[in-house]
This record gives sequence, C-alpha cells and structure tokens, in this order.
Amino acid sequence: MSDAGSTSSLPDVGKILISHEQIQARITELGATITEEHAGRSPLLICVLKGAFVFMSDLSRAIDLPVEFDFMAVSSYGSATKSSGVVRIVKDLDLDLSGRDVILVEDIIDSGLTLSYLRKNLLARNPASLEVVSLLARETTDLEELEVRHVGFRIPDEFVIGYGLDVAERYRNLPYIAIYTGDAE
Ligand SMILES: O=P(O)(O)OC[C@H]1O[C@H](OP(=O)(O)OP(=O)(O)O)[C@H](O)[C@@H]1O
Ligand code: HPA
Ligand SMILES: [Mg+2]
Repeated sequence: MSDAGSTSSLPDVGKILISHEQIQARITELGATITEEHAGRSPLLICVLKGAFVFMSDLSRAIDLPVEFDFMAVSSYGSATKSSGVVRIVKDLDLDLSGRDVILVEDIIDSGLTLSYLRKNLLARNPASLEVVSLLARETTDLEELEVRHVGFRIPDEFVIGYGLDVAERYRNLPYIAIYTGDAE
C-alpha cells in the first residue's frame, strides 16, 4: 500500500513517489550526518510549521545530540498549489537565537521564496550559525544558491502531498509522499 510506484485508494492521491520506508531510511542517514557534524554541540532545531512537523519529529529522533526545539509557522500557499508570492509569519519563535547553532528544518523547497525570506529573517537575529535541512527539493532548485546543506530527496515538478505536506490542509497524515491529482489550482 505504501510502496513507491503504487497508488492509494484515497481521492486525489496519485502515484506514490517516495515510500514510508524510503523516507525513514534517508532520515536515518541525515540524522547520522547531522550528529557527526555537530558533535559536542547542542543545536537548536527550528521547525517550519505546519508542513515540517512530521519530518522534524522523525529527524530529531535520528539525531543523537542534546538538541533543543522551537517552532515558527509561515504560510504562502494557502489552499492553492501555487505560491501566493507573499510569505506570512503566522507564529514567531519563542527562543532567542543569538549565539545559537540553528538548524532550520523544512519539508520542501519549491520556488525557494519561503526559505529566502526565512534565511534573512533568522540571520538578523544573530545566530552563531544557520544551516538548512529539507526533506524535499525540486530538481530544478539551485541548492547552492539557496545554501541548503542537506536534502532528503530531489523531486520532479509535480505538486506533492503527504508526510506533512498538504493541499488545503489535507493529506498531511499520509505516511508517504504522493503526487496530488485533484483539481485545486
Ligand atoms: O519554496 P516555496 O515555494 O516557498 O514553498 C515551500 C514552502 O511552502 C509550504 O508551506 P505552506 O505555505 O504551504 O504552509 P504549510 O507548511 O502550513 O502548509 C512548504 O511547507 C514550505 O514551507
Ligand atoms: O508540492 C508541494 N506540496 C505541498 N506543499 C507545497 N508547498 C510548496 N510546494 C508544495
Ligand atoms: Mg501547505
């Protein structure tokens, strides 16, 4: 049912691009790399809500360090499958970033608008370091330009849902990443 390449019986859920098992295996690798790179430190993980909450939960448990957590909610897609072009902060952080090693945790880098906005916003708070880990990024995204350190999977130009990613708030609970086949625009 969750095998890559197969389909779901749920409406608007198309081909499964990345299975639950593939996601978990990649998260184990990402967690080990982050653990190694931050050995001896206590990075602050910032989850970009809502989409990144599932990835953050699994990734944090694959990191063997005394990490701390904070959460920021930003929104630009609303119920559409195209960015509105305006990134709105819905909830700000609770913690002070000055002097902290910050790891920003995203679910997807699509147009890159959200990340560009967040990078500027967070750097203005004087962290000691800021790095970005995203579960997904479009094949067309220039990761060097956006300074993204770790990416789980590169994906083709299709709107995807599941594992935190939504369309109009639905399907975040799918345990895999699938192509959205509904008619939201
Ligand atoms: O690179 P971009 O084109 O900016 O797209 C990526 C962002 O868009 C989505 O957030 P969304 O606005 O849907 O909010 P949500 O996480 O609450 O669903 C996603 O979770 C990323 O944060
Ligand atoms: O492909 C996507 N799916 C869900 N949310 C998104 N936000 C940006 N791109 C996407
Ligand atoms: Mg969304």
